[in-house]
Order: sequence, then structure tokens, then C-alpha cells
Amino acid sequence: MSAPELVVHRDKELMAQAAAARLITRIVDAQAARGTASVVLTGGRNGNGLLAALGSAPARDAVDWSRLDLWWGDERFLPDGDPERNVTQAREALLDRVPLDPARVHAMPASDGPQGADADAAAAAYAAELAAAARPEDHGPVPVFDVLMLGVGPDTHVASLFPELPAVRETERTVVGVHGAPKPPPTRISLTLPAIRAAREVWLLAAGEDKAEAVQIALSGAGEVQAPAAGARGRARTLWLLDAAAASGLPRDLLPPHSA
Ligand SMILES: O=C1O[C@H](COP(=O)(O)O)[C@@H](O)[C@H](O)[C@H]1O
Repeated sequence: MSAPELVVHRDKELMAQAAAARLITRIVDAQAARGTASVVLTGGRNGNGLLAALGSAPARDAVDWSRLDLWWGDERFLPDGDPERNVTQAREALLDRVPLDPARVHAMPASDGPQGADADAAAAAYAAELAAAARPEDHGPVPVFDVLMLGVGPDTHVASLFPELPAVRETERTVVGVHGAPKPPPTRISLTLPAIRAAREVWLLAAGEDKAEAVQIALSGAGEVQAPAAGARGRARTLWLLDAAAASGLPRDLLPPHSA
């Protein structure tokens, strides 16, 4: 697993634009090398800000949208089309405006989907979908995602892995139902840390002063059960993309040498 690297931008708008440009490059490179690219999306303010910035980026036309697989790191377990669902917000921010192949858009199940209101069954169905997409060369139950993005909550949660809840301790399953989440809605579906760590690159996005403490805790040696963001690592790269406010609690020795 890779050690965290940090990039600090002036403000959240610039962070979203720079991350969008970075994502375009990764997708284009993966498509050139392997024909397709796979990206795991995150919900939340920073994830949606990045998607909106991607939609306005002139280079977005460099992406072959029809050869892009989209997955989600977590979902709020609500009915299809609910405005609080991460997929609904991602569609609004970008996905409805680009020519994706619908068969490659792997939304997590909704609470009125085939598994009904059973979040554990819905999580198992998503795990099966991931397993079916994994190729022999992935050597595991999920594809080696090119980029997996995660928002970081003020309590250090990533995806729907909240501090001390059972989901963050999961070591076998790749997707779990989450019950009693402290942030609404209480029922969610989430990739687990082992699934997250299958990604080639993991990007953690945090902007704003309300994230400063979480960033500081996660990067200062906390355990992953107490600070789930600390356990999110990519095989080749773990990149923290921050704005100055979110980085403001970090000690100087953790900051990149040339940051303000
Ligand atoms: O509920 C969620 O929150 C986190 C963080 O969101 P933010 O708005 O504080 O950035 C998000 O990453 C996750 O996908 C989402 O379900």
C-alpha cells in the first residue's frame, strides 16, 4: 500500500478544477493503455464539486465516455431518484450531460430496488456485480479501479465507513450494509476498506475549515477504526487533495515543501 501524498490548493474551487483536470488525465491514460477506465465516485460536497468542474473543463472531450466504468464508494439507502442519493446528485452534477454507456454506470441498489428495503441483501448484490466485473488479472473479488475517490467527513468517515461502526472493521466482504450511521440517512451501503485498497489510486478530497481536524487526525497516525480515512490507501498512490482551509491544522512537517 502507498504512503499518503498531499496536494494543497488555494481554495475549494481551484481544488475541484485541479482534481477534475487530474481525473481527465488519468482516464485518458487508462483508456489509451487498456481500452477502458474505471472510476469510483464519491458523494458529498467535494465529490459533486469535482464532477461539476469536470463538466465545465474544456478537456472533458478528451475522455471517451462510452468506455468508462463508473462505480460508487457508498450510497445512501433511499428510493431510486431520491435527491439525497449520491447517484442522483452525480447525475445532476455531470452524468446526465455526458454520453456514458448506461451498462457501465454501476449505481448501488436503491431501497425500492430488487432487494427491497434489505440493505444487507443490496450490499451483497453489489458485491456480486463487482466480482463479475473483476478480470483474472485483478486477482481479487473487485476490479483494480484506476481511481477511487473519497470525500472525508468532519468525523473522518470515508464512503459510509464511520468511526467505530462494524463496517470499518470488515475484513472479508467487499460491500456491506451500514446501519445506524451518525449522519443521515442511518441506512447506507458502503465499500469496505479491503475493496477500497484494491484501487490503483485512492484520492481523498477535503475542503473547508470544518474538515481541518479530520484531516489532521487521519494524517497523524490515527488507527483506521477510530479514523476510517487513515485506512484508505491505494496500491500505487494515495493522494490527499486539499484546500488551504482543510490543511490548516496540519503540522508543517506533514505539508508538501512548497505549500503556503
Ligand atoms: O454522506 C456522505 O458524506 C461523505 C462526505 O461528504 P461531505 O459533504 O462532508 O464532503 C461522502 O464522501 C459520502 O460519499 C456521502 O455518502
